[in-house]
Amino acid sequence: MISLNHVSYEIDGKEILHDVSFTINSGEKIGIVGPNGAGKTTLLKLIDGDLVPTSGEIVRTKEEIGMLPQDLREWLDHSVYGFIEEVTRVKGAREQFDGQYVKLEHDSSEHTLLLYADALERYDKFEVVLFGANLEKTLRRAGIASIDVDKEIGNFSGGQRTRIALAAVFASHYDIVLLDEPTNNLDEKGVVVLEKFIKGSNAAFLIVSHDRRFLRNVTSRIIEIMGGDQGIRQYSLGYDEYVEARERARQATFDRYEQYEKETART
Ligand SMILES: Nc1ncnc2c1ncn2[C@@H]1O[C@H](COP(=O)(O)OP(=O)(O)OP(=O)(O)O)[C@@H](O)[C@H]1O
Repeated sequence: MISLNHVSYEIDGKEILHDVSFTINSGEKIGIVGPNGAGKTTLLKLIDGDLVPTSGEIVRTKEEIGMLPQDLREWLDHSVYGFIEEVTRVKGAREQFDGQYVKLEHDSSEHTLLLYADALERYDKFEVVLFGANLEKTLRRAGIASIDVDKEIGNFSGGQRTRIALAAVFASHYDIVLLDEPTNNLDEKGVVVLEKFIKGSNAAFLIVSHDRRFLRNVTSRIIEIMGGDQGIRQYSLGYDEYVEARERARQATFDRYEQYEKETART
């Protein structure tokens, strides 16, 4: 579980997110919607810990939270293996474990033992030992079984890169997965495989997307970021019900405005 309590975020004195509060429960599939520039990506970065709220707090328990990139432009000089190993934090977990293991040889204090136990727990959780073997299955699932994982990402076509990004989603062991427009550039078959994966996963997913059909198929709850100082609206509803509820709310606002106009015209 992770809770955002009255989180606001400013850049250069401009409020990007205002007083955002909600909780992500385990296994929930949540869609994040809102106009362009409303702050959806900023919200994911705050939850990921990449950005720090200007005010308010984000309370995390022990869950592993991870954002998996869809745009691989920053990763062109990494091998496919290296990229997936890094963004799924398998590499970090392996290095942490190796470091603590070596330390334990010289220092068996309680503190070092606890750090070792912690590293071992992450090592198991991320299935570090099985990474290589699992990767084969993961690539097959993403439809790129035969690619050379030692080759740098820059050598692959746009379509293949989209599928490499998809493979990273399939390879992750996070408790809460953050995705920003995961269906961009993904073909129909890829979307279907991704939908099936998300629906069958025990992890919680927080997904920013403009893809209505995708949101309709995978999410059970929608959070609408209104932008600027307007905060958010939450709908414990699937996408279709969210659209209907939003329309009803808009109509009610319009009706109230019309009523106000009529009344002021009479006076
Ligand atoms: N580093 C930055 N410096 C200045 N302004 C920024 C920075 N990052 C984001 N912004 C601004 O913050 C606002 C929110 O950006 P964000 O990318 O979170 O929106 P978004 O809802 O994800 O948009 P889109 O749907 O277009 O991807 C935008 O107005 C953007 O221009």
